[in-house]
Amino acid sequence: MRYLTFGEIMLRLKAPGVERFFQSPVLEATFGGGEANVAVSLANYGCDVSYITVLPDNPIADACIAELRRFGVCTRLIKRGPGRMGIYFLEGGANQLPSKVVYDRAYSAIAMAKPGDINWDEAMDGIDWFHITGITPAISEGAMALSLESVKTAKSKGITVSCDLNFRKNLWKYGKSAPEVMTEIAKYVDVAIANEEDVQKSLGINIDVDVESGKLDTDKYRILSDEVLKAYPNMKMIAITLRESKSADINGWAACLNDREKFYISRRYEINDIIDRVGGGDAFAGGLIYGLTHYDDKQKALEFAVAASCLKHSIPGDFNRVTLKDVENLAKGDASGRVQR
Ligand SMILES: O=C(O)C(=O)C[C@H](O)[C@H](O)CO
Repeated sequence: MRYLTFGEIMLRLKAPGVERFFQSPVLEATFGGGEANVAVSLANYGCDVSYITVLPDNPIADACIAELRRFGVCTRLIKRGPGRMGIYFLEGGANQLPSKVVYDRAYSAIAMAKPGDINWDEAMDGIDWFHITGITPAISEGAMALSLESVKTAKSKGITVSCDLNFRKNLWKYGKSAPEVMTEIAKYVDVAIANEEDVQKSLGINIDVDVESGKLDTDKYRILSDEVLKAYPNMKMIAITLRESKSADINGWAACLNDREKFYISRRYEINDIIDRVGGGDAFAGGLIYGLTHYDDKQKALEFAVAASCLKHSIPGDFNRVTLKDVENLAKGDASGRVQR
């Protein structure tokens, strides 16, 4: 089984710990991006995964590619092109203080790319599973057109397409709205991944989901996922992550999966001391893709995804630095967090 993910990877500059920007004159430099994060998760589980993007030809981008390779992600398809490397600045937040992301990614190499710049036939040769997100089509007209081209090509080749809808309200500045584009992309998606806000803001499907209520209302998520599947007859399934919180402090973390035949709901984790929430959704997507391609049992796949994502909340950085065993142990029920000797 061979996987390919496509999107933008950025330099991530984070204020240390829970400090505000420039509280101390330091920013921690790592790399991250939704689709690269998924590729790293899959590589950590031992999968054969490639990541494709466009990066400038400079030493910072070289370091980024080397970092992906360190995890075992195949970077052979990454193109170098005009433009810069995108940056995102991050304040961690804590308790009621939300984490804050500032994007500085205009004119990045991938934002400057246009349809035809990536040879999808070559990139998708031998690929079984293709993953994108709603972030790439939000960054520029060209990246949107490339995203559409990618899912159409994948579909025509019989490759399974997953898409994390990932609505980012501070992107979508080039003249198209999220629903205008994402409702088109969704027609080519086999496995959709979302939270309730993504479904509402990217697909324009609104039902009365009370996210502020402080408890998981599974019937509402069943209805919401049914509505999406009704609107997209080609979609095989949708997974929705359920974050139960009134503040930046998560109380409960779970997910559901609707495959048209059955509605699955995962166990619920309490995560009260969040080390880094960025990449939690990508860890879920990576776990779900792994689970769906390695287990016959969709409940098991969902439990694996939620366990992977739960662990990510305790790991600094975008990447989910876990092993297959770490996730399997938690998914099997070892949530004690005790010292392992
Ligand atoms: O928000 C984005 O565009 C990013 O890719 C930054 C983070 O890596 C991403 O939000 C994690 O899902």
